[in-house]
Amino acid sequence: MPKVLVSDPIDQAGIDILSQVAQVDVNTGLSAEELVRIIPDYDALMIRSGTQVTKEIIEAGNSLKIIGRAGVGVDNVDVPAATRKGIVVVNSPEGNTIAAAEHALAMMLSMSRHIPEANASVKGGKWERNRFLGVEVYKKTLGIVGLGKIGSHLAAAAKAMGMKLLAYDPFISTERADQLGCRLVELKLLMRESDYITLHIPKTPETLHLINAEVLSKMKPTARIINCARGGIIDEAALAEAIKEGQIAGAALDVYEHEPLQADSPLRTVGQNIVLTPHLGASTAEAQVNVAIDVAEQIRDVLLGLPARSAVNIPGIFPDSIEKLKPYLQLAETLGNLVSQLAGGRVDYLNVQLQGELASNQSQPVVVAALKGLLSQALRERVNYVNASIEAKERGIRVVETRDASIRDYTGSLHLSAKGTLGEHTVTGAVLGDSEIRITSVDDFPVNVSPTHHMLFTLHRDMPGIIGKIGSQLGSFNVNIASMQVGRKIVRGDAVMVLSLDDPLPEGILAEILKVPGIRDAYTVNL
Ligand SMILES: NC(=O)C1=CN([C@@H]2O[C@H](COP(=O)(O)OP(=O)(O)OC[C@H]3O[C@@H](n4cnc5c(N)ncnc54)[C@H](O)[C@@H]3O)[C@@H](O)[C@H]2O)C=CC1
Ligand SMILES: O=C(O)CCC(=O)C(=O)O
Repeated sequence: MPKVLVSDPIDQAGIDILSQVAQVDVNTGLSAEELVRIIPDYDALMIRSGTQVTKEIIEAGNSLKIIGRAGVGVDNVDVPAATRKGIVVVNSPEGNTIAAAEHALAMMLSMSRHIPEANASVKGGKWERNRFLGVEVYKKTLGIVGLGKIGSHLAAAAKAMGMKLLAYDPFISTERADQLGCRLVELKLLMRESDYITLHIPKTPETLHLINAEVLSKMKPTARIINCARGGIIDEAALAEAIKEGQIAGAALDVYEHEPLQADSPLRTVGQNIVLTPHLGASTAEAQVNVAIDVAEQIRDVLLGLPARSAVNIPGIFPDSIEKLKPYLQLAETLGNLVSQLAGGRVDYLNVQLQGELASNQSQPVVVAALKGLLSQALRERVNYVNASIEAKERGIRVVETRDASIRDYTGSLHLSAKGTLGEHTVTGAVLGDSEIRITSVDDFPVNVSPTHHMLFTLHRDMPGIIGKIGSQLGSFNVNIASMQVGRKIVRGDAVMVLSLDDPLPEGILAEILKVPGIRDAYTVNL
């Protein structure tokens, strides 16, 4: 039974799903050293934001197949290291959207009405009605940085409260922003005109300290900023200074550059114009059930050999297209493997032409499957959908992808050509019916062959007697032929022969076949 390590608190609903297929060990609060020590025993790791999954942990995880992040941000996982090692990283892109948006809203309102200080004051025995004069959000301008899932939900809620909306998101269309009632503007203008600014972007090299002293200096002195996205997007020292100096009216933060927030962080001593929560954006009962189920189901599926629906490091397969794509993935792997054996080692390039219905954009995983097949001779089980592209790049294999929806010999077909030490070779294949895979051409000679484990391909002159001679050669080595087909373009010109064999070809037989008059080339292929 596979083993799953759960190293952060996860809702029981997720544990129950995992327990159906695996031994689940819940072990929270482990140090990095302890994780490195125990991770070799595990097939899957399930985390929230508490565990930092470093390169060292990933490299020690020799049995790891999947890392599941029960939440959105995967910045606590070294995703490139996982990809290199062929480990799928999955998250729950939507499970905590509402929770995070509502937390940002709660931060905005509690900051505006001094709720945290008023609460502390009353509990401290006081009754200070004049001390806590608040402001309304109605008719104020909210600047949303990042109009993705959380930003969009917040936009709808803020609009309903009568706020005017600005948004900055260089990857969102004006139409989408219009639909949400937001005016799409540049960051500078948003900072200048907003009464409230709320951040809903990922932490990336581009967004690190996006909100720095200079950007903060553009804000109105009455404006307030909220960060429920990721620590480090705001320069914390600059923010503390801006509030202390009265440059801005306040801030509310849920996330920090270092978590837990350091004891000596300047944010702790800013005073009453700052509201701090300990990364609670996703901490609702509902969100925790959602993300636990979402990620546990994906871990379960991957451990059962099925694809994950929200993998962040493999080309997305939309759930509704998985079934349709499956036979094409198998076709692509088979053809990739075949063309690599025909082309020989050290492949320079792989041209992948997606034809007919395969020309749609949703078929990107088919290209990865072809690469996986191409590399499987060299890397065996070490290559998978996660690392195939990286492995190809590191080997200097150029991948050229073309799409031609007008080629409709079959509903969808795939044409691969590769150049290796044995020259350039091409193969084409298609899926017949729902799932029957066929090789439909080899080096542009038409054939119609089901791939089998052991195959022999020859290039020969189309002349009487040659097929018989090959048959006798194989017979003399006690190799049984299951099926045979010849593809040719013109009578008595060049031809390709494809033989499916019941047994692998013994050593030495290829040299004998190459001696047969009229045989130009011969290749053994094991699929
Ligand atoms: N505090 C918490 O507990 C939680 C925090 N989060 C964090 O909230 C953030 C947003 O999450 P979602 O809305 O689900 O993500 P999303 O991927 O749906 O949206 C992110 C948006 O940011 C935009 N964006 C990317 N780079 C940008 C840039 N340089 N400038 C402006 N916009 C940029 C993207 O175009 C996208 O529209 C993430 O960082 C996530 O980790 C999410 C859930 C809970
Ligand atoms: O797991 C958590 O509580 C944090 C959630 C979060 O930050 C995220 O989903 O990006």
